Amino acid sequence: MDIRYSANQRDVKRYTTEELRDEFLIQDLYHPDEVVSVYSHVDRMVTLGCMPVKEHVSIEKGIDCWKNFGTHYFLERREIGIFNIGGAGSITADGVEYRLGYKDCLYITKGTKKVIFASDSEEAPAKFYMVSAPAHTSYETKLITLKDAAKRPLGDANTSNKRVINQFIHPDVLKTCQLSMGMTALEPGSVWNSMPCHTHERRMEIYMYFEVPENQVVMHFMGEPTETRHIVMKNEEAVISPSWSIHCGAGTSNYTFIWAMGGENQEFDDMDNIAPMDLK
Ligand SMILES: O=C[C@H](O)[C@@H](O)CC(=O)C(=O)O
Ligand SMILES: [Zn+2]
Repeated sequence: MDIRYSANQRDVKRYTTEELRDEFLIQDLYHPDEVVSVYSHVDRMVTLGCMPVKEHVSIEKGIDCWKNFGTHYFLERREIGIFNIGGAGSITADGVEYRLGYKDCLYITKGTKKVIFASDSEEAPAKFYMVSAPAHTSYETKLITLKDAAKRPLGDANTSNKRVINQFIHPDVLKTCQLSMGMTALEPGSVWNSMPCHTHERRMEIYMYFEVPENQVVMHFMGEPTETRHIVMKNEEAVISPSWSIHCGAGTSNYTFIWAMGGENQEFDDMDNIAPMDLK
């Protein structure tokens, strides 16, 4: 498992491009019939990708649970949110099958012993994008579709940030221990996400950009508000944002992204907003 030990804001000021990317950027999430996982010591969040093609793939494939988590199975002391960003597929959680189309989301509760991924067709495999957080109790495993998500339209075409925040794993939709997740879609012609930007000292966040058209990129911004840095990101790459860091981006086209948060609280609006003029 790729393990990232957390970096602090003082040292990050001196990071080269390569060091920034090694620390925060997550690439190559999808290999046929494999589970790719990155363990971050920032709030102990695990980011995973799985693209089942020919096989029914267990979430534990290639993961030594005892070595990495000191538990007997992946979700013994964890919860997980899973989005499908590929073709139609299924997730079987302790014998119950959930069917996930494009942009459907499944929350699986702590205590679920067996999680199996499968695609409906080899030609258009499902691509599961997942974030898992430590959990202390069990809630309900639940399938959430885009229409079930709480909608928050935001921004304006004049500031190139017209977008809809879809809150899937959110206290208004279902109960979880600490995980919140959602999907933000930029309108054509809008390129800026989370601008005006913010930090939230009480929570960390992970962004995964997708629907980035071919040959286009997203310039993702991070760092303390007065020490910003950027990471050039390609389609289906993720980035870890520690609590002290802003997280926003400007694409060379519009795009969609999935965000995941964990930490002290689940108050979505508990943000420290930063005016553009105060950034450096
Ligand atoms: O804390 C909240 C997260 O950063 C995202 O939900 C913000 C976002 O999707 C956006 O403004 O476009
Ligand atoms: Zn945020």
